[in-house]
Amino acid sequence: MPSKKNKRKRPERPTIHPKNKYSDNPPDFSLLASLYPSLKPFVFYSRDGRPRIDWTDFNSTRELTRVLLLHDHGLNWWIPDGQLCPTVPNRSNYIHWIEDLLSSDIIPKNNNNGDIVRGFDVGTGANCIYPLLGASLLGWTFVGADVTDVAVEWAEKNVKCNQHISELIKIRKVTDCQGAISIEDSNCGKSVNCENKMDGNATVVEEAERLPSSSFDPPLDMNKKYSGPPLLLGVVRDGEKFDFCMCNPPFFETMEEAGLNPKTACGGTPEEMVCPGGEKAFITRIIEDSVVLKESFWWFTSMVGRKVNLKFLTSKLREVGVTIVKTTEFVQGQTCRWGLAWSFVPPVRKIISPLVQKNSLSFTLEGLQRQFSAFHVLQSIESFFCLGGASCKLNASSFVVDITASNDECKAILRDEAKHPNGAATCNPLEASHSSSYLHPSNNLSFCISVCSPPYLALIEQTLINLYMTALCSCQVFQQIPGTLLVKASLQHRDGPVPGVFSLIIQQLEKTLRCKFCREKATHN
Ligand SMILES: C[S@@+](CC[C@H](N)C(=O)[O-])C[C@H]1O[C@@H](n2cnc3c(N)ncnc32)[C@H](O)[C@@H]1O
Repeated sequence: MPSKKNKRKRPERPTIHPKNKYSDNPPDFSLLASLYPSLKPFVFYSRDGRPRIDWTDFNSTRELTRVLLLHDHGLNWWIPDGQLCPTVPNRSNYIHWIEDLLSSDIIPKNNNNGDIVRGFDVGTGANCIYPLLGASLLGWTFVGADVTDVAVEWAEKNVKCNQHISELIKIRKVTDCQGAISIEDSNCGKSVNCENKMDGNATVVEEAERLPSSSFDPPLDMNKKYSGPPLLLGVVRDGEKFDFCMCNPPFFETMEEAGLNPKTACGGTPEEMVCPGGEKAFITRIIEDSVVLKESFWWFTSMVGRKVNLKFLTSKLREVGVTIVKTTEFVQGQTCRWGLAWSFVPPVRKIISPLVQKNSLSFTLEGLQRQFSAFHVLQSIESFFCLGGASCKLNASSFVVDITASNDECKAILRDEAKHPNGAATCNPLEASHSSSYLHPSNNLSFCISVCSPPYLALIEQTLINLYMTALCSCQVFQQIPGTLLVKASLQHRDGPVPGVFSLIIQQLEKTLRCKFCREKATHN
């Protein structure tokens, strides 16, 4: 009988990116073991007949990674004993998240490198997993930087073993000799003796990167400041431009903190797992570097191991004035990691609500001069739209004007305010000067559609160009108290960018009517 504990259902959490190769097809250990005999010894069958992998055995997880990279990505790969062994499905999630960032319209697309995507991997490791996956899955180019000899040596080997993508990846050695920084791109040796184990394979479920017990314990930095070799600044060269950087940082401050996860054996040396100040200090340094290198990268990203650090780092990013921060969650079996991304590129502007959203608008005309009645106002509304070319139908008994205006007519209404007799031209000299500089530089029109900053006017222009459908709206006039009229406008079509244009037109109408009929300012309802 299943225990109570087993019965308890966990809330469903997304575990894998939809573009991930393994999202619909988790690795089939049994099939892989039959295809790759070297994996066979590591696959066993549980009582229910399901094939399993011993996650607590480093050799088993490494062989599985090797086989998955070979079988699913056509990559030859190996790492020496004890080096951090990546899990392929989980590492692929980070790559696909970056892919999403690059294709999103949060910030404009980067055209610096043409169609070539350039990534920078901070701490690529002996496994060189991100450049290998990014290049083979998406054709991206990479600089993979690392500080240890073993990482650089094996990253190079892993690149050289894969001729089809080797041109896309450069490994860069980071050194820091007593403060004097020197950085050299390694010229991957021509003949590399890759272990090409063409058999064996397996699956990956969870990953808690950790280190087998070790006496190494770097001194705890009480100030939590990163004091190690350079990360970006000093490594990225003058004039280099990248679409993104990525990083799976050393998460921990001490090996004790890294601890041992009894459920997995993914290896990891102290150099890979630990740094003074832990990930918080490491990523803080990347953030500081990013301020200086804001022109060199379109997106900066990093993996974060602890939620509490994610909060700290997010507020740090706000302090340094980034324009955008994005986070995501990577669920790795029982373990959660977070993705943190930021940029200094100004975001694409969106039309500001409520201007865009309202389909029904109203305003009051107060302080109406005695000689004017509701009918006069109605006639003025009609002529306001007719002068822009719109067709209008005035119903004097119900005090309604129905208006139909095409895209061009909407443009004309917004632009050709000069045609309106007694229009707002005379109301606001400040607006007049804005108008002449932004809207009609050539024909000396003397006022604008609203008091907007230039970028916002550019958006109006864009909206108008996108306005393909005919706008239908009606305006109704109600007498409130003597000397006060309520003008109500409702838009019949609710789709697309029409509401934004509609509200701009109604704003303009209000101004025109106010100038013509009122002694005092009108107020919005
Ligand atoms: C957690 S491992 C990540 C390895 C690999 N990217 C992965 O995801 O499996 C962190 C890596 O950062 C490297 N590293 C530490 N300090 C560095 C620095 N200042 N510059 C470049 N790499 C560094 C370590 O040597 C190690 O390979």
